[in-house]
Amino acid sequence: MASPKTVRWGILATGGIAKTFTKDLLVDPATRGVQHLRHTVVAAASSSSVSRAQDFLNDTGAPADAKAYGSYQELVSDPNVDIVYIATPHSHHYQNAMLALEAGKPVLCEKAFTVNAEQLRKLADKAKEKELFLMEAVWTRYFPLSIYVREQITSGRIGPVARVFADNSMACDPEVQWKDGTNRMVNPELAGGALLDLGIYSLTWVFQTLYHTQPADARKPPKVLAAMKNYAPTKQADETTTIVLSFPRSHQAGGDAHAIATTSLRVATSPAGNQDVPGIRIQGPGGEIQVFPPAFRPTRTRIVLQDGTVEDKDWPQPGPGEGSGWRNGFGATTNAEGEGHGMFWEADEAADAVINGRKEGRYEGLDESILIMEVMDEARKQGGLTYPDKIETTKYPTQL
Ligand SMILES: NC(=O)C1=CN([C@@H]2O[C@H](COP(=O)(O)OP(=O)(O)OC[C@H]3O[C@@H](n4cnc5c(N)ncnc54)[C@H](OP(=O)(O)O)[C@@H]3O)[C@@H](O)[C@H]2O)C=CC1
Ligand SMILES: O=C1OC[C@@H](O)[C@H](O)[C@H]1O
Repeated sequence: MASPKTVRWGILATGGIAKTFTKDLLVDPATRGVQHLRHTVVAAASSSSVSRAQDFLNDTGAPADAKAYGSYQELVSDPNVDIVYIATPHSHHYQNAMLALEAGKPVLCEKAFTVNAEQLRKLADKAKEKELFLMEAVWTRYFPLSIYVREQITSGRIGPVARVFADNSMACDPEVQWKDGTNRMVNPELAGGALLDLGIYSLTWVFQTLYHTQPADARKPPKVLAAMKNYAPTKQADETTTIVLSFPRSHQAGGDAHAIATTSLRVATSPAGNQDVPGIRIQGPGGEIQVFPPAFRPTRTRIVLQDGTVEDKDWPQPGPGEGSGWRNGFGATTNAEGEGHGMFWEADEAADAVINGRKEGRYEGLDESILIMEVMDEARKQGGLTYPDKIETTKYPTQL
C-alpha cells in the first residue's frame, strides 16, 4: 500500500474549539481505520499575541517546530500551510475565510459558515475563482453515526421520510453565565444567539435526512415559517427559535415532507443530562429513527419499526487513549474515558479533498450550506433579528 500523505494545517484562532480540534487532529488516523492520510499542525495564529499562539501550540501538543504567529495574515502567508482551519466567532468567518482564500489557501471554516447567505455566496465564488477547497466544519455530518442514519433512510428502512423533529437546546442560564453580555453566545457584535450557534445543528439534522438523502436533481428548497424570541438583555440575539419547514416532494417520493427545527439557550433538549429523550426523530410510514442528545455529538441511535422491532446502537468515538478532555461549557465532560472528541472525521474529509483535488465536502457541498444560510436568513427576517452592519456586510476587507 502507498505510504500515507501528510496534510499540514494552519490553525486560525486559539480559543476553545480550536484547542479541541487541534488535539483531535493530532490523534493517529489509524485509530479510526484511516490509513491513507496523516495530519500535522505547522502553525497557529492568535489575533492578540504571538505568546498566546505559542501557548496554544504547547497546550495542544503540536510539533515543536510549529510556528506561532501574532496575526492571521502571517498564518495565511505561510507557504508550509496546506489548509487553514478557522475557529473565530461567527461574525469574523467571512473576513477570515476571504483572507485565507485570497492568499490561496483551502479553508475549513467553523459553523455557522457566515452571518448571512450573501457572504457565503461571495466566499463560494472566490473559492471557485481560485480553484480552492472550501467547507463548513459541521463535524456531525461526517460521523459514522450520521452516515448510518442517512443509509437507513436511503435504503428505505422506514419508508419515505414524512416528518423530522430536530432540537438542539441547552438551558444555559445566560444572565448568570454571560452576565456582562460580551460572550459570543449572546453578543450581537459576534453574531450571538441560539440560531447560528446551536440551531444550525437542528437544521443539519433536518437537511441531512430530508434533503441530502434525495437524488441531487430532486432536491428543492423548503418553505419556511419561523418564530423567534429575543434575548432581552442584549436585544439583538435570539434566545429561542422555532422553524417549520415544508420540503416539496413528488408524489412518487412520498409527497411533501415536514420538519420542525428548534433551538434555545433557555431550555434544554435533555434536562439535567438526562439523555433518554431523543432530540432528533426521523419519521416514515414504516417507523422512526431516533438520535439521542446532544445533537452536535450524538453517540446513540434507536430504530423503532411499526412491526415492533427496536434496534439500539452505540457510536462511541474512537480514541487517542486519553480523550481530548472536552467540556461542554456548562460543566459536564461529554467525552467518555479514552474517546476522542470526533472532530477528526471532518478533518479527514477536508484533508482527503486537499490530497485528491476535490473542492467541496462530500456530505455537505457549498450549495447546501448556502441553502441552510438562506433558511437562517429567512428565520431572522421573520423574527426581526439583524446584526450590526459591519458584520452583515460583504465588503472585504472590513475592520471588525
Ligand atoms: N464544532 C463545535 O463543536 C463547536 C464549534 N464552535 C464554533 O467555533 C467558533 C469559535 O467558538 P469558540 O472556540 O467557542 O470561541 P472562543 O471565544 O473560545 O474563541 C474564539 C477565538 O477567536 C479569536 N477572535 C478573534 N477576534 C475575536 C473577537 N473579536 N472576539 C472574540 N474572539 C475573537 C480569539 O482570539 P485569538 O485570535 O487570539 O485566538 C479566540 O481565540 C464559533 O464559530 C463556534 O460556533 C464552538 C464550539 C463548539
Ligand atoms: O458547536 C457547538 O457545539 C457545542 C456547543 O456547546 C457550542 O456552543 C456550539 O458552538
